[in-house]
Amino acid sequence: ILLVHQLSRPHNFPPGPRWLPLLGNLLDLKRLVRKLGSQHAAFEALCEEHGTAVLGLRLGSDLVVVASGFEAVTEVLTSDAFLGRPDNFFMRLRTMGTRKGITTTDGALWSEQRRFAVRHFRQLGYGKVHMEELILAELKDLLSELDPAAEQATAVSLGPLLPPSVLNVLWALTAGTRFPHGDPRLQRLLDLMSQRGKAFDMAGGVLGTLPWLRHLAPERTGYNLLTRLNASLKELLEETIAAHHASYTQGRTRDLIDAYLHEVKAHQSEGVESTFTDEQLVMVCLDMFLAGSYTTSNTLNFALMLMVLHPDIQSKCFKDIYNNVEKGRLPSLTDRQKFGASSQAPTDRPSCAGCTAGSLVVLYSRVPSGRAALSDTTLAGHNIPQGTVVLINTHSIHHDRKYWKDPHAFRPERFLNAKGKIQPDERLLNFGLGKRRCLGDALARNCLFLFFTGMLQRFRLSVPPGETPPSREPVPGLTQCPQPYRVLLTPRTACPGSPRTPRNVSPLPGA
Ligand code: HEM
Repeated sequence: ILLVHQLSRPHNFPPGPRWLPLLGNLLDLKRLVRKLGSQHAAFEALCEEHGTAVLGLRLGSDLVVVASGFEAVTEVLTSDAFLGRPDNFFMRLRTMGTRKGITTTDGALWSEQRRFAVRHFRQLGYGKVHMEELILAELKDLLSELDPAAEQATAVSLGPLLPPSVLNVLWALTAGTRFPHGDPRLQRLLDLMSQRGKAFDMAGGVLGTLPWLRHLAPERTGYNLLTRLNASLKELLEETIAAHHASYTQGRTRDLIDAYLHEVKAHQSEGVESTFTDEQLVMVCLDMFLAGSYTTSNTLNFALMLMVLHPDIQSKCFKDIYNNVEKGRLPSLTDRQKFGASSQAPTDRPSCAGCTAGSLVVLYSRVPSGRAALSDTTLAGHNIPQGTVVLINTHSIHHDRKYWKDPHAFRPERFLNAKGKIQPDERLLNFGLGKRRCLGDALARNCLFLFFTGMLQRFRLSVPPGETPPSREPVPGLTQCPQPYRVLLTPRTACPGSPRTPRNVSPLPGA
């Protein structure tokens, strides 16, 4: 009976290859990924072979549907029936076996916790002055760390230097403090998170589909890695939450943890049962770490790498900054309105905002996102049974030749309108769409803009003499990153022919 059940395809399920009992399509898919170089390429090849935008697979014991193309993806993202998250071993392990937090939950728990996080970020000055100050403080620190290398014309690797800055912004918003650069605990966390980003794929790797394999190969399946990461994060978060409990003052909100403790205590004093608990708080903080840090720093890394590869665009961006930011200060969020508008032809103004949007789309459009069907439903006319995992293939939209014509070309001006302002395009789905869209998008965009413009204002980025230019091919994984590359930073004040930029700028008013 089990065999028949494992082999049978639900009625009117999306088309796809035949599957084996127990393993489903795992082996074929793995073979195809190895042949084509990435999971999204394998999905796209299977979609073509079966003439469908909605591919039906079985991975281990899970029914899995891959939605590709704008119509199918938007149908998933905007349907309440697909507001669920997959509930497999990998997802449970991500939240230390609890299925708590925001990212991996659904139903009433998810909606109450998400509402809290959105409301809190808004109150805390999300997108306003406080957030900007935190980002600028980190930027200032990063620039001073890079200054000596620039003065001595020593090539540096930006990859390891960006994540601590982004993580510190998140940590300051969440826990009210920052880690000093080089802090060994921060470094250990970043190393583990970076390994995690590379070790898994959209479906959670083998741990998502054949979790029992962890008993045979705990190291190779990534199980030990996740356990180590969980232990480090849990220790740090529980310690921080305990310190907040000890210094708690009613009515004072220093950060997200304080705001959360207000909710916990308010519900406790009313004697009502609630989803606001200390355990849940650990998982909400964990979500901020895992969903926000490497996604943002890798994107920034891609954007800067593209500047190394496109010196002409870099110098247009620099002119944009030079013409719009007064001497003696770092770029600010209000400058965003001015950028790009000052030059003549649209191709002459690939403004800084356009460049970050461009790098997001051209290279970084593979943020894994998985949903689950909360009830029996349909997708593109096919039946989708309750519990089916739905993987969103945004790559297929962002690399659609029919729409973008030359999706692999880095043309930031394509994201700008005739006035040089960012042109919203409904086909840019980097941050998702609908009720579950990314709740950190404003923070991510602000970080990208300020770090990007701040770096270009201070340094010219180029390929170190005698070294090969960076590769545009990303390292595959859960959160894709550029392959390691080195860059020569030349202080703008020392660039022949460049307009001069003042040094020793003070980013914070009064600092
Ligand atoms: C460039 C950076 C980022 C990208 C590309 C990105 C992208 C995404 C995507 C595609 C989703 C899935 C949406 C869906 O399922 O439909 C998501 C969810 C999420 N993101 Fe981001 N994100 C970024 C930065 C951040 C930051 C900085 C934070 C932290 C504040 C954050 C917090 C979250 C959370 C908590 C969710 C889960 C939302 C939910 O399930 O309701 N993200 N993000």
